[in-house]
Amino acid sequence: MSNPILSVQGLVKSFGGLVATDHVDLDVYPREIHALIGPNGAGKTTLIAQLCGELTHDHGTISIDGKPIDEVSVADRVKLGLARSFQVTCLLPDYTVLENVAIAVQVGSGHSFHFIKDARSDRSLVEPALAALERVGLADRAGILVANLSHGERKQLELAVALACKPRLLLLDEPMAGLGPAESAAMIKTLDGLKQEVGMLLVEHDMDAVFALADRISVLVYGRVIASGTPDEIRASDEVREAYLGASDELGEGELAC
Ligand SMILES: Nc1ncnc2c1ncn2[C@@H]1O[C@H](COP(=O)(O)OP(=O)(O)OP(=O)(O)O)[C@@H](O)[C@H]1O
Repeated sequence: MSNPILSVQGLVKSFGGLVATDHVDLDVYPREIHALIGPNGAGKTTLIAQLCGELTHDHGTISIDGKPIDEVSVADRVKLGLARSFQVTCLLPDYTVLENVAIAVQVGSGHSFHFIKDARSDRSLVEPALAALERVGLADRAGILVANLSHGERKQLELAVALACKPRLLLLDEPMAGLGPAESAAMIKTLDGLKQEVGMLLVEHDMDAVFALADRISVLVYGRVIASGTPDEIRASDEVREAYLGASDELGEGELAC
């Protein structure tokens, strides 16, 4: 097996007396979707924010390709290949779908955000932007203003914006949130197709999506990883059932809803 892209060891973050992430160990390998699940308030978003560098941690180490990045800025983490699904840039509603991704390509390649005009006409920006839109199935909406997109299309665009920075690891915070069944199915297909080129840490409440996509699942409860394993191992785990589900029935995917 290759080395992990992302490795987290002993990560601790407290807010006053509340330990939001409690000695978390986690890794993500190339061509892997590692899902992180847990009830509301378990610490999933806090963990993602620490991985991005938006929040500093109190203890522990985050490494990319085996090199610690604890002191590395948010922008430099992006340059190392880390991208968050909605964090790279907020969507600009008065710009087209293509312009939004072209601007993300521009920012990701280290150019100033002040020259937005260039992003619309520069082929070196437009071509990778169109390629990112193709990968999320949104190329036929390239000329539409973001304000006119459906919620599902915006989620696809957020993914294209993240892909525009050519990440090696995507941090996905609830990509299925608010999607209808058809949109969820499209997003699952898109993420599954991307797996060969980018590793993913997937935080998601939609258990159908988690079990359809994940190679490994870690379960976070009160900031602690209480179990980590294949979907079958997690489904069969008594500890997960008791601590996370609070139910004694056989574990089905629908029953894992948070
Ligand atoms: N900035 C903050 N200051 C104080 N407490 C915080 C802060 N951010 C998060 N918390 C607390 O940390 C805990 C973990 O929150 P977090 O949002 O990471 O959970 P989560 O697993 O992402 O939940 P959800 O599934 O509802 O999004 C919660 O108890 C939350 O109230």
